Amino acid sequence: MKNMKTILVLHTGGTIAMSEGKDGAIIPGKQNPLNSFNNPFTGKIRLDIRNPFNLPSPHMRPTEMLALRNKIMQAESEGIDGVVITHGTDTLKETAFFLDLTLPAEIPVVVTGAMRSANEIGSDGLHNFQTAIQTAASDEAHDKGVLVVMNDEIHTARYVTKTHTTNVATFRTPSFGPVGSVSKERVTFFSKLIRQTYVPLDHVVDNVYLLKAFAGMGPELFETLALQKTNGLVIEALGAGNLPPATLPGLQKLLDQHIPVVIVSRCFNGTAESVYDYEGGGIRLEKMGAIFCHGLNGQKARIKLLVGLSAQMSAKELASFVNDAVS
Ligand SMILES: NC(=O)C[C@H](N)C(=O)O
Repeated sequence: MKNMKTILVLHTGGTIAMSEGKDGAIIPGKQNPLNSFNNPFTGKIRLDIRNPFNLPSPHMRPTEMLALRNKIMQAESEGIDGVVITHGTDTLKETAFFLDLTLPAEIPVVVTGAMRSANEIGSDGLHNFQTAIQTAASDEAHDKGVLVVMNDEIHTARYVTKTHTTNVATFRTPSFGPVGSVSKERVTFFSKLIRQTYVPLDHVVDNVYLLKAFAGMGPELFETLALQKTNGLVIEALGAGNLPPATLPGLQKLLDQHIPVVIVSRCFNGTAESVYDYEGGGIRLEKMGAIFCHGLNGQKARIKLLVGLSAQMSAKELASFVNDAVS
């Protein structure tokens, strides 16, 4: 380990930056409680703390994600050793995955948050912040893509998801589990990670939508989107990636306009695959021109589609980017 490391800290808001008021409601304050964090690593880790936003994470948009990405690019060119982003947990995984896809960074980039605000009993914010700093300053975290550190576990931005509305152990990686852990003494990785390719971007497109399929779904929502300025659509399809037959005329209208339609599964575990050859089955959807996205959930697939579209990929490039499980 280098003698003294400098970690850029970007506070963006969320429960980790909020407190409980007298009536029990959780509210953002004028002062970020994280600003009173007493750096326990003084002498080893210098913190360069900035507050680019103070937003509850449902207010976070791809434009803010792009602004974070640009700040990190700038800081990396200035020789920063690692980055910690504090963020609301509701959309944390989307920001983390956006950064994972769009940063060439070899330096560690770690995203964290909290489930309990600063003055609630059992508040997890300072602890998660501290372990995120530890991870971002560790040599082992280099070149692993963007990581999410919560509740002493390290997860990849690509596969982590929020699984519980309130529990502090909410961030999980379905099917695979965490890739590492953080304790007082050390940061341990127990998986080797594949370095993903990154996509350079200078703007982000909007009107990329996400729909969840359900039993008895008809064409209406697809037809509505076909009448809008839709740039792309992700569908959380049924099971391995199948749709009710009544949706197909609506789907066809989107595909006729060359609007990319991506299929993932609404299942919590597993991956979408085109294995069924009946009306609405995955094989038929793929034949119609829908793109299967393997291993990502709906929100992540939407971020991937949005990144590919923003990078102005051709239809062919976009299909292989979205379809390729490791790009
Ligand atoms: N735990 C949290 O941070 C949830 C909060 N609503 C947010 O995402 O901003």
